[in-house]
Amino acid sequence: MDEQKVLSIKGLLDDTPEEYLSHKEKYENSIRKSVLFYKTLHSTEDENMSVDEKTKLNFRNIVTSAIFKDNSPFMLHNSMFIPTIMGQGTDEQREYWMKRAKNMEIIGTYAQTELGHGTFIRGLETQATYDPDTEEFVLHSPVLSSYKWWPGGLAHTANYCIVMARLYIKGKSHGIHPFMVQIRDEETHMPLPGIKLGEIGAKLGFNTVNNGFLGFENHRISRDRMLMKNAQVLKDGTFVAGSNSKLTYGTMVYVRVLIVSNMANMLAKAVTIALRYSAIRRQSQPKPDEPEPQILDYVTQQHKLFIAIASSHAFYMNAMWLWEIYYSVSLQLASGKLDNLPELHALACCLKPLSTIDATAMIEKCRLACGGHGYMLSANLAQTYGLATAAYTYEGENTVLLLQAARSLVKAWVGHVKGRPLKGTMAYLAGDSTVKAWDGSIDGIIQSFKVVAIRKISSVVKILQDYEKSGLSPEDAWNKASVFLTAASEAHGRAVLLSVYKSEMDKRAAVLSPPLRKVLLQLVDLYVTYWALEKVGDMLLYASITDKDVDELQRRYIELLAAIRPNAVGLVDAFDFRDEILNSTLGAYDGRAYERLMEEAMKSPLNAEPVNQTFHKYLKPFMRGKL
Ligand SMILES: CCCCC/C=C\C/C=C\C/C=C\C/C=C\C/C=C\CC/C=C/C(=O)SCCNC(=O)CCNC(=O)[C@H](O)C(C)(C)COP(=O)(O)OP(=O)(O)OC[C@H]1O[C@@H](n2cnc3c(N)ncnc32)[C@H](O)[C@@H]1OP(=O)(O)O
Ligand SMILES: Cc1cc2nc3c(=O)[nH]c(=O)nc-3n(C[C@H](O)[C@H](O)[C@H](O)COP(=O)(O)OP(=O)(O)OC[C@H]3O[C@@H](n4cnc5c(N)ncnc54)[C@H](O)[C@@H]3O)c2cc1C
Repeated sequence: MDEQKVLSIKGLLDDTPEEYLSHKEKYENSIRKSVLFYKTLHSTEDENMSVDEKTKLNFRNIVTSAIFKDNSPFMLHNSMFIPTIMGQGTDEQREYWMKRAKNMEIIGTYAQTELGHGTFIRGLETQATYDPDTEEFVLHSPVLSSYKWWPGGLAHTANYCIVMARLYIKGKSHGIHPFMVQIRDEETHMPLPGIKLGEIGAKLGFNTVNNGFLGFENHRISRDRMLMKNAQVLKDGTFVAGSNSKLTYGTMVYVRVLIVSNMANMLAKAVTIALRYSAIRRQSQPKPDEPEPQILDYVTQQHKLFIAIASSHAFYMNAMWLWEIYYSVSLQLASGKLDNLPELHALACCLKPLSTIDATAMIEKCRLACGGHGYMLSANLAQTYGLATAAYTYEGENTVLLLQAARSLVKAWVGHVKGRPLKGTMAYLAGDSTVKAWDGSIDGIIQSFKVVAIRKISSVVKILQDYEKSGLSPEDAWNKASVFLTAASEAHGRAVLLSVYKSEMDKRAAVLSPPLRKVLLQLVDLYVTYWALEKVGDMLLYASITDKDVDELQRRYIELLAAIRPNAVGLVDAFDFRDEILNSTLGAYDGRAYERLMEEAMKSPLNAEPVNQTFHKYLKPFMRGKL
């Protein structure tokens, strides 16, 4: 969506910094801006868009929605409510609900997590009991831990939500299914009878997303409110199971893929702020007869920041590649072909964790690289960190997802050993895992990461098998080995991230001008070399790297930093964030950081008067010994 159009919306940009608003005012201000934004947004993804258009729309929505320092209370409407209707509704349900949702006649959210369960979906306690006499479902929260807890927009914004509830028919549980539930009156916005709603309170970030709680007291909905694409309940209460119970988990896969592109965007924002500031900030005097240098000329500063540029590119390339897979698997699912779903799930379970782990760490490093001014909220680095670190947890807590990926890797490896063919992104596991001599080329290092993954997967399978041979149950063996199961998943994820980044860049390199190709391939080289040094222990253990090779890698890394330095500012300018989207005193294009810091400081309510009223009320009596 055209940023110019968004930014021209009158009243969208805050004159009072959000930091000085109350918790309640922040929410109300975010609603005001979201309504303005949506009036312009209009365009939402539709079925006949090309993959490229859908992907660009998602990315654009993320970028433009970043205009808020925090996420919007409408976020779940777009990122989960609509995708669930699309993915879980029958044609008739999609027809009806998509029109209302796309026109913003209704605002929805996705209510799955409960006070007592987030990870373990099969443990969810919200009940949907079918009553064949009235052809209704009775929604009920039997205990406090079954209250829905966390869904964005749930507290005061949404009037409908997808509720993931346990289906009971004649006393038998049929697992977790999606239900379309109206939670507030469309005219008065009052909670409907038998529905308790509220906000869960202040958080590290996401403080305008309006995360809420929802409890049901025998609330009835009609049978047609169960989204029945994947499983059905007939009028007489007959349950018709879907081809795969995990199809109800489909929205989560979609969001996990979305998160990878979101991390590319968040990291790009943070490094734009930190790198531009590093170009204008001068500090210290290493050479007595020369002026203070730009801090960007300190190699330690380049080490902190340049990898963030390369990582944003890597996440973006991996995200676009993953979107292609997502859309092709979605088309296959629509025709009942399920066999590529496990691979998509495993990929999402690797790339969502690794992109969020790296992005969160690197955004924090961008903040730290700005010294004291990075600690100012007006720099917008702390808020960016708050948004990114949330993604470590939501949409599948990272450890849990890495263990899910390990489940697929273990199955693939055991099958391979028994002679079953490997396919897709796991095909490399059949490769030679003995490295005679270190190959320091980009492709050689990427191959070494694949060898590390093969060796870690095979060795953790051996640990599992030894535990089971010693008499441990498969579950206990799995738990005992779980630290190294997640390590094996991370190694696989690293190999995917590196090889996809390189191959996607190679595809694009042919159409780039030679100077641009040179700079972008320097970033690929930096990314591969950085990670080889970060994982030098694995390289020593599995890839025959010697101390001489490490010396060579270190020198190459230093030379790459120097080679990238002249283009560093140009590389972040190329992310093309407008000042209003960066929303940062340190990252503005004009480099007037000090003036902006002072301008923002003067907006503090405390600066409205030279003497605060507490002087006369408390300080003066105190200092005069009268307290
Ligand atoms: C006005 C301005 C605004 C404008 C906005 C415009 C646009 C907005 C766009 C973007 C906004 C910007 C950024 C935001 C981007 C994203 C953020 C969106 C939302 C954030 C809010 C967060 C929401 C949530 O957190 S929703 C809740 C998420 N919860 C989870 O993810 C729970 C995680 N747990 C699980 O997934 C499962 O419990 C489990 C861990 C997978 C275990 O499941 P279980 O049933 O117990 O299975 P197992 O017994 O372990 O068996 C595993 C078995 O099943 C297969 N499997 C598992 N999952 C899947 C799956 N999803 N698909 C396919 N197969 C699956 C698995 O492979 C295994 O198979 P096997 O038996 O063969 O091995
Ligand atoms: C900002 C934010 C927004 C959110 N928005 C929504 C929303 O809109 N809708 C919604 O439904 N939910 C939402 N959530 C909830 C989110 O999906 C859950 O927090 C997430 O799924 C993790 O579940 P949990 O909180 O129960 O953590 P837990 O699963 O209790 O995790 C706690 C610890 O236990 C460990 N653990 C759990 N299970 C295992 C296991 N099997 N093996 C090993 N270790 C394990 C985890 O690794 C973690 O270290 C949101 C959460 C956040 C933070």
